[in-house]
Amino acid sequence: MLVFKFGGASVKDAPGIINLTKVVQKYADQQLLIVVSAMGKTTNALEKLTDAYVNQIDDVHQIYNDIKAYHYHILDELFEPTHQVFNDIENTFVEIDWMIEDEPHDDYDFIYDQIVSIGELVSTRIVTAYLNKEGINSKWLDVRGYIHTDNTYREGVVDWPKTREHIEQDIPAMLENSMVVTQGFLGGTSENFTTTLGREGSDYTAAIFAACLNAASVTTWKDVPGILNADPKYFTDTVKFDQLSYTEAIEMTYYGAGVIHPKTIKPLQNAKIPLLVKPFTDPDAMGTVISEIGLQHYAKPVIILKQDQVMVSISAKDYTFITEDHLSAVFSLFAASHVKINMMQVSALSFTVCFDYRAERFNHLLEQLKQSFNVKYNNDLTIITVRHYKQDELKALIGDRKILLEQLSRNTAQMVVK
Ligand SMILES: Nc1ncnc2c1ncn2[C@@H]1O[C@H](COP(=O)(O)OP(=O)(O)O)[C@@H](O)[C@H]1O
Ligand SMILES: N[C@@H](CC(=O)OP(=O)(O)O)C(=O)O
Repeated sequence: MLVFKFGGASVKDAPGIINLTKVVQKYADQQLLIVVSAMGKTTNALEKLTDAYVNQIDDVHQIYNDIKAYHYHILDELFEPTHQVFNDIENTFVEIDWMIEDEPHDDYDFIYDQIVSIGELVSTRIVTAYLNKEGINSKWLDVRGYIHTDNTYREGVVDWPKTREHIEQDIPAMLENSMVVTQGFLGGTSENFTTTLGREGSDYTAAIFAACLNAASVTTWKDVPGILNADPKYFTDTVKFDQLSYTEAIEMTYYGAGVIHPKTIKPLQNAKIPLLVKPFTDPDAMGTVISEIGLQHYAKPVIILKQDQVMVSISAKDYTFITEDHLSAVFSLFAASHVKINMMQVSALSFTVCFDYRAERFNHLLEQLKQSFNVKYNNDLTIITVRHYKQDELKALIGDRKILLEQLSRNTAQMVVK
């Protein structure tokens, strides 16, 4: 069997869903499980809605109505007004209707997951209905009964044994009779609440299903020809890799290459399942194959940008040397604030750390650090990571930007720049 993943860009409008159907039609003779993300930028819009609701600042109803209108516009283009899908979508949105009528009492991350998950619940309903309308027998699957997580809202940790058991138990029989369409990015807790797996987590969902079902391959259909040596949004003159090793792909995604979610590769590597990254606009193109076979030689360096970084410099209040006791206290505070460190450096009098800026977590961490240390910070920074680099190429890449922190190993150069 095969697992396909269609991201937001591929289902951003009615032509996108028609295109998805054409791609799927080419595989009509295969057993296929299809993972779909929220349409276009819906997750961003739902995040805005969550903020507006929790902080009671913006016009909650206006944001919500725009989200609904966007989906109904797509439905109008694809279905007759009497089609059952209109009811299904209305019923799915009702969950938000009820929630935003009440005062926000619960924890932010919990509310976030209950609201933001609607994007995938709606998109998969629409895709399933359209596939069936076009004669492709498809079943809508509620992923929350199959991908089981703990209750770390916004970053659900997958309970692999329970997930595997439920997927193995039900899905193979379903695939005998029809294609199965399910939501990326979502999970469910043992109390039946919805969790999310971390932004852009639908690739990870595809990998989980593939690993549990021992799929022949996973294909993620993207708006790029495959994996390129750099993000084409920021670099011209990129080259596509025909093949990449799991290890190289893990490194790239770890450093922040947004094309694949970082948790995706490992389960596939463990199960020796290839990951194909292909363009949804040209389904017969070769794309990139990620497997055990990698490249021996990189004609161009791999460049990865991680934006919106904050760099914090921490020193002892009595200006003494930084010791292991200080470091241990600092790391505990980072762990307690759920802040993942991207780069760090110790010098005699300070410890410098660079990480993704996320307002609530950053403010919490800063408050805690300031109780025991002197703290200075700099935000709006970028980490440039260059793998398989040549020294002269680095200079050209940095241009006249100021380097605040630099680390070079044999294969990888990393620079924090302003
Ligand atoms: N090395 C890279 N190769 C290809 N695309 C990249 C790379 N790094 C970042 N990207 C970006 O990843 C985007 C595709 O990933 P993503 O937006 O997550 O797709 P989707 O949400 O449709 O699954 C591209 O539009 C591109 O801008
Ligand atoms: N919709 C979620 C999950 C996801 O993976 O989306 P995409 O496949 O469009 O990156 C997000 O935007 O974070």
